[in-house]
Amino acid sequence: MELSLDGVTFALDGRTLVRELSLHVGSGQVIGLVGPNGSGKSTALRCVYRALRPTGGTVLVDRRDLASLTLRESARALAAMTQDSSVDLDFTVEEVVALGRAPHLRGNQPLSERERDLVTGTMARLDIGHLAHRGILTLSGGERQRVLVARALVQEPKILVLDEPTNHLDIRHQLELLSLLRGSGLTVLVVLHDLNLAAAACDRLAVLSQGRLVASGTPGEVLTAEFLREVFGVRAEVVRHPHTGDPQLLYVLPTHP
Ligand SMILES: Nc1ncnc2c1ncn2[C@@H]1O[C@H](COP(=O)(O)OP(=O)(O)OP(=O)(O)O)[C@@H](O)[C@H]1O
Repeated sequence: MELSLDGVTFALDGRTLVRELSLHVGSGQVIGLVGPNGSGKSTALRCVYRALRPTGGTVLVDRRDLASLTLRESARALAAMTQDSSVDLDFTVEEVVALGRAPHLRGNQPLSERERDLVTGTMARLDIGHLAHRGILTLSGGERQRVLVARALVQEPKILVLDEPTNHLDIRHQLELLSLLRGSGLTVLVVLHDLNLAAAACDRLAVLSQGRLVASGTPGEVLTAEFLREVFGVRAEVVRHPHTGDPQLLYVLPTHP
């Protein structure tokens, strides 16, 4: 399933937070949305998962306007793990993950055996099986983040949008999550801050700055020293990873001569 943003604009109180953003995520592709703080990444994602209604342009799922789908239809197509995803009630981890099935169930219909296996298997993939009966509110930030990803996967969407899904994870779980996304076959739009991980995990990067798309392309095309200086205001050398060939950035502290 393809995801397209066609001229998506979001303005609030006379300020345009996202301006005419067009990008296409092909079926099974992983696209990284990157950019400085406040550049509009989360706002753009909120327009995709319908937390915000764009003030201009459209979000298309397989060329159908997302806004024309019922919420249940769009939740079957698209799942989100976002900065807004929170669980305030003290459900167990297993209960929270099982909530991902809600768009597929009617009323209080219990989970089928296949769905229970899906919940158990997904918890194992996210390394949270041992936490199944713990209260969600007792978890660490990284554990909770993995629960929210599991809930999104249990939804069995075709498209996954994630806003900084790795920001609380230790390095092993960051790498495991990104490789899980790559191997999932899902159409993925993911906001990442770590450009080295983004280069390793994404087919293409889209770069936002001040609400506008300022570059898009393969990590090798986008991540150049000049571009990093212009958009992020940082000094970095770009080298190739000796095993994977991915561009990797070696940063230089601003105070370094
Ligand atoms: N509800 C709101 N009211 C007012 N301003 C907002 C609102 N939501 C976002 N903004 C502003 O819009 C701009 C873009 O915010 P957004 O959260 O989309 O950026 P971001 O690229 O995700 O940033 P970060 O990397 O810091 O998470 C910021 O200047 C932010 O302060």
